[in-house]
Parts: sequence; structure tokens; C-alpha cells
Amino acid sequence: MEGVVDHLAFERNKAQFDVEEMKIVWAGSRQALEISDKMARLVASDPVFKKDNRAMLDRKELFKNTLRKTAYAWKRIIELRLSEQEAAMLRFFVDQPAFTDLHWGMFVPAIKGQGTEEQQQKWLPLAYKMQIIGCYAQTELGHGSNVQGLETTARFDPKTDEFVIHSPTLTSSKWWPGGLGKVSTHGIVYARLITDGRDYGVHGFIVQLRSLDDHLPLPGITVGDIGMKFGNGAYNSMDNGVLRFDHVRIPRNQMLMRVSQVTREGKYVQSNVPRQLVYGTMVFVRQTIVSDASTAMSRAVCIATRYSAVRRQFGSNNGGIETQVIDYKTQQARLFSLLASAYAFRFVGEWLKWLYMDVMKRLQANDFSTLPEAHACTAGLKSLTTSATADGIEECRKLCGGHGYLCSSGLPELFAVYVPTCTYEGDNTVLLLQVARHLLKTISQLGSGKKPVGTTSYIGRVEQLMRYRSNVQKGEDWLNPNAVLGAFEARAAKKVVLCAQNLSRFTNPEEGFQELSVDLVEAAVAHCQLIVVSKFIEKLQQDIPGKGVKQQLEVLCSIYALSLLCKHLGEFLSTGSINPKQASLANDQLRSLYSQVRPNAVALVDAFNYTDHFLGSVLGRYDGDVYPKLYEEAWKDPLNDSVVPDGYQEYVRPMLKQQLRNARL
Ligand SMILES: Cc1cc2nc3c(=O)[nH]c(=O)nc-3n(C[C@H](O)[C@H](O)[C@H](O)COP(=O)(O)OP(=O)(O)OC[C@H]3O[C@@H](n4cnc5c(N)ncnc54)[C@H](O)[C@@H]3O)c2cc1C
Repeated sequence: MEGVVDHLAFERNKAQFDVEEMKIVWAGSRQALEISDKMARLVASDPVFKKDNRAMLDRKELFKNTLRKTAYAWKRIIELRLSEQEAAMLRFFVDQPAFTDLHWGMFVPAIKGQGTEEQQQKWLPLAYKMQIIGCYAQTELGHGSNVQGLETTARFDPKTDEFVIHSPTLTSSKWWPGGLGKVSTHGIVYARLITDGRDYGVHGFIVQLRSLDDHLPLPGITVGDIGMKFGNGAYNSMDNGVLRFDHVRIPRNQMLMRVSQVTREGKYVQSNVPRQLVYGTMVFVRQTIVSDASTAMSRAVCIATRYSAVRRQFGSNNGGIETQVIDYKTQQARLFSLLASAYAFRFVGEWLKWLYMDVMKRLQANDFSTLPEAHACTAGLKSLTTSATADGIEECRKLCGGHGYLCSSGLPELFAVYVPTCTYEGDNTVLLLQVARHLLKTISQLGSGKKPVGTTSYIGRVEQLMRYRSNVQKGEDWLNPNAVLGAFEARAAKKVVLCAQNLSRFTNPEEGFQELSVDLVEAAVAHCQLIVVSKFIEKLQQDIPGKGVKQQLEVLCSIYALSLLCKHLGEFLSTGSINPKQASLANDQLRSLYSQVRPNAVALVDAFNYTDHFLGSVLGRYDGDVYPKLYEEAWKDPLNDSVVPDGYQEYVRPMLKQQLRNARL
């Protein structure tokens, strides 16, 4: 790959598996690997996509640079006649948040999911050709998580056959939508539908916001950017916006009418298409978020692993070579559990892609039986994987010591750009509470004979799980997938049952739910961790070719499960799923697994196949040539443009030269 001298060659030579085959497993297929490899190289080799000075640009420069990159990416997509999949990969490797993320990721799917055939035919070709640019305007200044609390109104006027969109209060201002601030010409705007003298709750409308000729806001529309966000560079390339409407009129047929309609006379009618259809879009969006979590986690882990193999501290008494920090057990415990998480999230993301297809197939066949479970499952996995990834990136920064704090490590920007994922598309705590509600409902319906489906099916065996005692007797027993699954299922089931029992003591169930919400969140986490563990195990039941590939994945799977078990030991013990002796055996086994990963660590992160451009990190360079490059980077800082800084004459020199007579110092 890049570089001439490979300082990590001795690490790569230790690998006990076929890295090229592992690259295919990571990418999902040989074809997916070929496409991603081609697109990553295309972006990396093009100077327009350079990003190494991004954290130094001021907001206006950064934003213009983003517009330039998106326009150029679009030009290349057309010139090279890229397929939809290739185009998405190219945008992904450009690696700069932009309005196009919302256009392709939210605006287009919302029209596809919620628009009628006619609406799709009208709007999608325009969106596909980027003759209009769209955003997703739901959140307001006063309400985000509580969508039913939104205040923007869409009042039907039967005289003109139009909706009048209005922001009645300051708190009804749309606030946060990406791409809205400066670029979008259109938005899917969520507003309370009022017709026939009644409020029918929140619905989506396609609203034109800016002129297609001069980009000025249309009459009655106030729109702008909401200001700087966390970190340098990072998400500041995105124009998150504020939007207010003053009685803006749109034609009636711009309400998204797949699920419900307003007639010419102003009557509100539900179509025969079930409301659950919108779940399909949500499953799709959250599935991409889970895949992105594995990408962000793997990126941070790749940087921290390579650097941990380069960095040496202590261990030499006589001036000889020092110990690589990756050889310290504490470093391994922190790093390898994250490496295992990256792979675990990859496979659960892959499974979610399948789930989405399954959901869509069932929807077409009018089978809605698995929808609530699929919805809860994607909500929970979104929450679990994004929280773990945000924490994981920060852990990787610490694993890189002081140098991890430099922007040139790539980690501060990765963290800053990643953390809002825990908030958008559903606040992670709010989502876990939704999962908990679903689990409680599943338990309560057992009595009536309703069989739990999909990822909740283990709850159907609740009586057996309540009596579960792990039969692990020696450390290696923990390598048996059934031992792991048994412990995770018992812990999750017992936590949910305990919550249900405690809840039944309250006369008002809603009050009980609020009171017990901390326990409910824990139960939901236990359930979601079980899903990730079980999908990793399922993956390993497939045929996975390549020398040593499956063995490495088995080690990582055990590390993922056992490190979670050790982290949440209190829950496994207090639910009686395992005993203290078994806990101690898990801990011993984990140590031995870390030793097994150690020689393969660098090769396991090479399998992500990231270019140095994409990683954007001096510490994570493929060739491990860290120190000369760190040194070089420092001199590029604008502060080093002059030897004596601006401001010296005004502020520093007078201080140095003053003769103090009256000071009390
Ligand atoms: C970078 C970024 C991009 C965004 N992009 C878009 C976009 O394109 N379009 C769009 O419409 N929106 C967007 N948003 C908004 C985002 O979707 C909301 O911020 C998100 O849904 C969270 O809602 P909130 O801000 O109201 O948080 P709140 O709900 O106000 O959360 C505050 C705290 O209250 C807690 N909380 C809230 N309700 C409960 C409850 N019932 N029980 C227990 N705890 C609770 C939360 O856990 C959290 O700790 C974006 C936000 C960010 C940060």
C-alpha cells in the first residue's frame, strides 16, 4: 500500500490468517470490497478531496470547501457513470459531512417511504438529478424527541386547495435540520395537520424553501444556519439550520399522502396502507447508522492499534529497546475489546440489512407481524452501537496517550463528528426506553399465548431461563457459544421479568415506568447486547473461507462476549446467571484470548482496508512512520508561519520590558 519503508512489516509478518480473505469478510463480499477499494483510491488520489488542513479552516472556508467537494464529487459521479452503490461509496470516502448526506439519506427515503406513487414520480426524478436539494425538517427549538409535541401548523384552506404552513411561536422554529441552513431548496417539513376544525397530529409536507433561480428564501420563509458546533472541522461543514414560516402556502398535493390524505373538500382520510409503513424507512435509516458505527469504531481502533505497535514505553534497563505499549495487558484489554466490538457491529449491521429486506418483503405481502419487533430491535441496536462507538473513539484517543489529543491524530475530529449520532435519529436513552416498553409488552402477552418473534423469541422460554444456571466449569467452557448465549439470555430475561414484577406493584403503570426507567434502560441494554452477541455467533456458523480467518473471528467473538460479561458482572451475578467462580474463569479466559489476538492485531485492522487518506491520522499511518510525520505536521501549523508570533510587540515585549515599582508581587 502507501509508503516505501514499512515500519510495521514485522507485525504484519506475525499474522496467522489470510488478510486478503478477511478484507472480503469485512466488506461483505468480494464485489463490495472491489467497489469500496476502487472508490477509496479514487478519492485518496484526487487533490480536491484533500482534508488534512480541515481543522484549521474557519467556518466560511470550511463550508465553501465542502460545497466544492460535493459539487466535484457529483461531477465525477456523472463523468465516471458510477452506479448508485459506487456513488454512495465515493461520497462516503470523501468523508466530510454535507447537505448531500441528508438529501440522499433522509429526503429521498422519506419521499420513497411516505409519498404516493404519483408524488414519487413527480419528486424523485428531480431529487435523483439534484435539480432540487432536500432536507428533513422535523426537530424544533422546543421539541425533538417528543415528535407529537411539535408546534408548526399546516392548516388546510379549502377555498384555495392549499395548506398554510406557519410557525406560531418561537419554540416552533425548525432547529437542527442538516442542509437546511444554507443549501436546501426543499424540505420535508413536519407540521400539525389541521383541517375540518380538527388537529390530526404531525404529518410530513414537501415545502419549497428557496428559489430555484437565485436561491433566495421564498416569501414568508426565514432561514439560516444555527451556528458553530462541537470541535474543529468535524460537523461544522454541515449547515444545520433554523426555519420559520409566516403563513406559507403550498398546494394540497404536497402533503405526503401514502398513509393518510386530505381530500379536496378538506376531509381527513386514512388510506388502506397501514401506518406501520413508515417503520420501513426508519429501519432503513437506523440500519445504515449501525453500519456507520462499525466504520467509525474500526477507524479509531485501526489508528490506536497501529500506533500502539509503534509506541514504546519502559521495559528497558540498559538502554536497549523498550516495550511496545500494545504488549501491556491493560492496553490489550482496552484495545482488543474495541477491536472485537468493531467486528461485532459490522456483522450485526450486515444482519440488519437482511432484516430490512425481510421487513420490506413482508410489508408488500401485508404481513405486519414482525414489524414492532424489527422496529424495537433497530432502535435498540442504533442506541447500543452508537453509544459504544462514541465511548470507544474517546478510549482510542486515550490509548494513544498525549499524541492522541493532537488533531493530526485524526481522533479529535472523528470524535466530534461522531458523538451527535447518540442524539440524532432518536436520543439513545429515549430509544432504549422504547425497547423496554416493547420487552414489557412481549412478556405481558405471553399469558395470552402470543409467541415472541425474531430477536425476542428467547423470551418465549422465560420459565426455563428463570431457572438457568450456567454449567461452565473451566475457562475453555466459555469458548462454547452455548455457554455464552445461555448466560446472556438468562441475564436479559431475568432483568426484564424483574422490571415487570416491580412495575406490577404500581397502581399507575405510567408512573411505575417513569420510576423504574433506570432499570428498564439496563434491561434494554442487556437485551441489545444479547442480539449483537447472538448475531456474531450466527455469523460464525456460516462457511467462512480463508486460512485462519474463521479462527480469528471466533477469538474476537469470545472477546466481545466475555469483555461485556466482565464489564456487567454485577448483573450476571445478581441475576444468578453465573456464579463468582464462573466469573473468575471468564476473566482468566479473556486474558488468554488477548494473547491470541496480539500477534494478529495489526493484520486485523489492515483487513478494514482503509487508505491513509480516509484514516486522516498521522498515528494510524499504514507504514507506521509516525515520528517524522508528526514532527513535519507541527511545522505546518499557521502559528509557525513566523518565528516571532503576531502580538509579540503589542503584548509580550511590553510585559518583559516593564519596570515594576508599585506591584505587590
Ligand atoms: C448534529 C445533529 C444533526 C441533526 N439533524 C437533524 C435533521 O437533519 N433533522 C431534524 O429534524 N433533526 C435533526 N437533529 C435533531 C435531533 O434529531 C434531536 O436533537 C434529537 O431527536 C433529540 O431530541 P432533543 O434535542 O429534543 O433532545 P431532548 O429530548 O430534549 O433530550 C434532552 C435529554 O432529555 C432526555 N429525555 C427526553 N425525553 C425523555 C424521556 N421520555 N424519558 C427519559 N429521558 C428523556 C434525553 O435522554 C436527553 O438526555 C439533529 C441533531 C444534531 C445534534
